[in-house]
Amino acid sequence: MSQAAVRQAEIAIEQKHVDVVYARLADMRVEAEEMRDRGDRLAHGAGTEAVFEQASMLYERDVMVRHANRILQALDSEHEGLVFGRLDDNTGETLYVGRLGIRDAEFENLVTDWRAPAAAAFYQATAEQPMGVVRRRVIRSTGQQVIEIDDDLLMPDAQPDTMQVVGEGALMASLNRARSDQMRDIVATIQKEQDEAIRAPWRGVTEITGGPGTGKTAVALHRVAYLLYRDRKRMGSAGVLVLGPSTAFTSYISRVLPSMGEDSVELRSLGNLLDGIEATRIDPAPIAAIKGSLRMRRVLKKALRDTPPDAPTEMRITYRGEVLKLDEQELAKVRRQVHSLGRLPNRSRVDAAEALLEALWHKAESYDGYDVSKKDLLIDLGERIDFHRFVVVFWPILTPIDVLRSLGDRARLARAAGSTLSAREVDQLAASWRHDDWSVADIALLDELRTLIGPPPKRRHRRVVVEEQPDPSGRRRPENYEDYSHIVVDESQDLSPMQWRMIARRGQYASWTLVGDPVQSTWPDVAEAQQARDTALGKRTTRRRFTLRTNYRNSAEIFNLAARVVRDVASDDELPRAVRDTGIEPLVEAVVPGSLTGAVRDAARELLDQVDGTVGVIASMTSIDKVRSWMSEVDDDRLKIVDAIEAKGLEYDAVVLVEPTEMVTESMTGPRALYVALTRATQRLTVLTTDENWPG
Ligand SMILES: Nc1ncnc2c1ncn2[C@@H]1O[C@H](COP(=O)(O)OP(=O)(O)OP(=O)(O)O)[C@@H](O)[C@H]1O
Repeated sequence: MSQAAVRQAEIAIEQKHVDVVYARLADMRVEAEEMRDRGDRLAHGAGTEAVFEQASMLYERDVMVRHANRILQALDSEHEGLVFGRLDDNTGETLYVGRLGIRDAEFENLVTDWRAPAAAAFYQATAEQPMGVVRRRVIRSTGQQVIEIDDDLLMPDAQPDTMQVVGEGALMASLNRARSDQMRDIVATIQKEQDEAIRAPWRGVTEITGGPGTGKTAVALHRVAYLLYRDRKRMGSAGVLVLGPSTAFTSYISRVLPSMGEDSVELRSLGNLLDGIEATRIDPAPIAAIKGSLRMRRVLKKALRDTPPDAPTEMRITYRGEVLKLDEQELAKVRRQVHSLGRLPNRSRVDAAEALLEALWHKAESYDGYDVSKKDLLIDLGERIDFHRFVVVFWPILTPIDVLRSLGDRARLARAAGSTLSAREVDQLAASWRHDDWSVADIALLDELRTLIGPPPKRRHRRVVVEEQPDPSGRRRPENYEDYSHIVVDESQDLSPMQWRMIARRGQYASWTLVGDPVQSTWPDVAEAQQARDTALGKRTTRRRFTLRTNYRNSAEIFNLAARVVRDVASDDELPRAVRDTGIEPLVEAVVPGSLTGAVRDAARELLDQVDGTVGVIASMTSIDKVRSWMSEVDDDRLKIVDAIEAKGLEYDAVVLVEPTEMVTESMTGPRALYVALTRATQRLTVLTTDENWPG
């Protein structure tokens, strides 16, 4: 038989099994729908039963409906192939691996869930340590149709005569496929070093480091799916939070978990961690550096002690024929006294009222011949509506947004900054807070203020309604929920100390997966961030670290160029190895400034012709608006225009990188932002520069 005929025959064998699986799935769908309907009927019936019966029926129904929904949802989730793997071992046993575990009506195993211990060999067996696996087969399908198979023969000596081995390189085939604007899952081709990080125990802190394109993000997401499968009770009830650097990034990765049947995970970017605010603006690096540093905590604390912007400067109240007056200094003294009690401002209004009454009594006491008793004065004034009206404006209930906005007033900010910030830093910050919208770095400051101010007091005499947000899993959660069981932080090398504090608040009892690459770091004060990170992780003693060393994204030709620019700041050990040669060298073109516009457009058009997937145009933050306007006449959905910071974590089939030198000069960490930008392309890269000596 020819190789092609063998391949077809093997595909037909797998198709047969896949058909059995889908037929079983159809039955399961009917069963699940019936289960859900039964659950609904049960709930209906419960309406007429005694109360205690009702409760147990409702509970039973909930469990039933939840279980049925989970099966239906897993069956409905978009995927490239439910069955994607097969193992043949040296005892003659066969095991199919897939996105779900499925048994037939007799409870015989049809497919093993990829996360189950029995499926681990699919990822971990190697020729050196075959774990009893003779042949590992990757099955690729579109819909329910098997279209390709790729085999690895791990124990040639144990190969039976009847066992065929076909195809080569499931991984390479997957890496060469065109990219869309959504990341795909990699369940079928997870590599051994990646699998070890995915299957690490949930407890403590798991760190996943590695260079660009080594699959850190993919691994972290598969780890979440794994942890939810292995320990759904612990992980699912309190919830898993996955944090990425930008909304572009969270949107890029948003399909991965649902494609594996998981949509109960909360995906947030650093700019939308606070409910109700969506920040996407990135501050220029020097301003982001100030906002992210721990010094800001001091500034914010002091700002809260200042007189609120619209607070009255004088108090006058008439009592038993005398006008009692407190001037600006006296009111300031009262304010200081209240703050010195150390309670949260939003919890201090009663203290403020008491301190004001005390100050009024001292005033009364100082008047000659004014004969009132302290007790009477405190009771009488304390009950007066005009006194209460004054307290409300003297000690307003603060919101983080109002406080930070008020620091757009330079004089106020300078008072709060004292000697903590330089005059230039005060200028820069005040100007930045006069913007209409918030920047990503502001979110950590707003969150810090939220805890420094405290929650607004609950209203008495009214039923308290806690504002709740629907959770993707259908659970209801209080606003700004803070109690996750597991937190994944992607691109963690870039977190500022203030951002570490913000995240730590949400993971006081959580276990963590931290993903990052120190070489891609664009945060200037490494020591301060490290310290903030250590504080955030606290005393968790279980720590494990996985380093991924193979770059699956870039062609070797593209990565070699990228590696050149960080040679001075990174050791060989910190750089990954790119495994895919394409024979296509990146194009570096020096152009005169006047022709840059046309050159960028031409390069983008040419690359759109050359690749099937996405093309990214990446420019410095300084030039991005200009470049966006240049590209407005190129109309193609596959074209994406991003700055060097937004490009973090994303990838495109081809990239036009505009003015590399600008990316180095505007960054506070030298060539690292440029390194990030240069490592976004999977197939083709064109660098356009007006600096003819680049890369030097
Ligand atoms: N085992 C694998 N099989 C198929 N594709 C893979 C595998 N591992 C990684 N990839 C692909 O490689 C690309 C890079 O992966 P990913 O974005 O997770 O890398 P990263 O380490 O997070 O990169 P960066 O640090 O640059 O953000 C993605 O397209 C991913 O799907």
